[in-house]
Amino acid sequence: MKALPVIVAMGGINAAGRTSFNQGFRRVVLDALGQQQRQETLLGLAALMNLVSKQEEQLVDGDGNTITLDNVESQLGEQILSGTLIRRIEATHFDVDATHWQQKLTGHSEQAITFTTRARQLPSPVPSNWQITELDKGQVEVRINGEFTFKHDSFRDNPIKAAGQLPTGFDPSVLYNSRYQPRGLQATIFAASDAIHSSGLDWQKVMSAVAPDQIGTYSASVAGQVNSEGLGGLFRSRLQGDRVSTKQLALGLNTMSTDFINAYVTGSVGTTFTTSGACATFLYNLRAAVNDITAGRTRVAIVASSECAIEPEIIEGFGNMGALANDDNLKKLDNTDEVDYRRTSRPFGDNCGFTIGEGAQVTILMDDALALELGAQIRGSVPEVFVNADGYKKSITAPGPGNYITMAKSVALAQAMVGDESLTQRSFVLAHGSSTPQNRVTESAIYDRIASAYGIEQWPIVAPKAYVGHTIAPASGDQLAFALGVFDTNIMPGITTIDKVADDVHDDRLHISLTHRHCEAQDVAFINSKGFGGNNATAPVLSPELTKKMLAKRHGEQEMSEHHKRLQSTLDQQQIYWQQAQQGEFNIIYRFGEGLIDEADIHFDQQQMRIPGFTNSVKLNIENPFADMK
Ligand SMILES: CC(=O)SCCNC(=O)CCNC(=O)[C@H](O)C(C)(C)COP(=O)(O)OP(=O)(O)OC[C@H]1O[C@@H](n2cnc3c(N)ncnc32)[C@H](O)[C@@H]1OP(=O)(O)O
Repeated sequence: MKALPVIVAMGGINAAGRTSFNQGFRRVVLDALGQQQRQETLLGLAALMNLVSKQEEQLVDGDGNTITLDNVESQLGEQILSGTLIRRIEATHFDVDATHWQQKLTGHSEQAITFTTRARQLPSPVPSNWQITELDKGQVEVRINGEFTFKHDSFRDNPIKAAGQLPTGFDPSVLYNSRYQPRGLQATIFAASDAIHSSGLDWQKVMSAVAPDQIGTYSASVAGQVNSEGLGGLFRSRLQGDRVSTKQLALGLNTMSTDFINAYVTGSVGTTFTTSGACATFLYNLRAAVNDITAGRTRVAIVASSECAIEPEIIEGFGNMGALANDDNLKKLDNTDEVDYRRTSRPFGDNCGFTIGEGAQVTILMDDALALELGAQIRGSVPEVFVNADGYKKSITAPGPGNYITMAKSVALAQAMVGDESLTQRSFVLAHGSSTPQNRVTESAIYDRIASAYGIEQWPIVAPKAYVGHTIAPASGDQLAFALGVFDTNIMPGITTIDKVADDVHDDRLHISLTHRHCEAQDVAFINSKGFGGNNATAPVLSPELTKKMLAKRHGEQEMSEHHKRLQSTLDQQQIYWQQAQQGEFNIIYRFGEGLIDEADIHFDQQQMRIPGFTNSVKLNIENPFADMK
């Protein structure tokens, strides 16, 4: 019997806010929410954005006014809305009007140029046309004749000025002792804590329920940590006259989000896994987890991805290849001199490139039996993740045919599992929807042709990148968070950043709505992702209700009702965290140097290995899987 990978929690952070309790999703569909949910969403965001603080059991704003559900919208609504989703890049990242670089200046002087400096600042070797005269106190006089080259600080008007930044005022670095850590890792720590707390499960109990090697962490970044604390600083340091620190290399690696979760959040000694597949990276890691769970190797999987790469170099790289929406092209599209920085990402509309975002997403999965045993909340299930390449390519960045295979196989599997009616009436697509002209044509063609082949008439297409931008590694995590939001609220987000669907989009059988709308309960979501190089991935995600029906078939009504009883305390714990998070108390889990394993205390024989701090042992009585060949 194959174990079913069940989603029991999801946490994270992106431009829309916190992932837990669908906060980010609700921010996006705010207009479609009822009054109470809208107010709760705004209050939670105000706390996240440090617009309110707790004073004597009350929330107050910067001026000391008490902020409650009733007045949060009138007092802070505008600030919250303008500080979330895609917007003009804020100075905390870099100055888009004066982006720093080094201008190279080559000159020739007929007369000698003379200046004094400290001897230890002289380049080595000293250029042959520099004459050096030693002065006292470590000073020297330099005399240059003829050719010289200088690199000087210079500033340029950046053609790309928008990004899906974490909410204004939210700073993961101040939530725990995050010194010298790149922003992507700080966001990972926040996201993992958010996922664990919002699960409502006692993490120690989860760890004690399985063998130490049955827990797996699967996570990655694509570019690695490119901020100055990571690879960005590592590569820039010497060129800018600075030195490389002891931390930049290690903290810069693209495996580090996985490593930080193991080392500082869960303390896991189980499977540790990192794979990257360009913009499909989250799904690649999810696939590894799903494969391990269905094979029985892993019982608890933490699947994550993070990327905080709103850096001038990354933007210039994507920008110069023509992949990002820039000011000139947006002005041309809108026939205006003013760029609307809230509407730079326009999936399936008339667009001119994507908008970069930042974020971290973490989901926790368990096998079906364990999810029931622990009274976990069943938030959906992922039976399979399909990954296919494009075959021979010309342009390495262009989309390709592999995505036909991943989408078609996902739809075929869903049809086999849930039947035609669910598939044709109650399934929807979380599109990659990058907002490039090539993407809108090619991705819509895939959906339209598959809809036609499977008799789907009006397939809802949702495109999260319209709101949070393209977060690269965690992008398909953003899509999964949206899927869970749709399952929980029965609200289908529209694409409100476009005026109309572009003429070249193939949408005969698609429903690309320009507004958010209420919908009937959905059964299946398809998370689709494609990346440079031919990295295509699609995951069918089954709804919580459908998953519970399947679990009841396998485990029986009795076990389901036992689970229901156990679930109550899980929901109570979730509520406690929700209340805390609503007030900006995130209880970040960061166990630096805590619970270290003394290797001398590891005991084992031929049957099992006992690791200090773990209830269960690692089994060593491994059977020969190739016995037939012995
Ligand atoms: C970011 C994502 O989400 S990707 C997944 C979704 N897909 C999309 O949204 C589509 C994204 N891709 C695109 O829109 C386009 O491929 C663009 C705009 C990025 C680039 O378009 P083009 O310029 O037509 O593509 P192309 O890749 O051929 O050219 C870019 C450069 O790379 C070079 N290049 C491409 N492949 C190779 C290769 N194998 N070896 C060497 N150079 C290569 C090209 O020669 C060209 O160089 P040049 O500018 O010096 O002539």
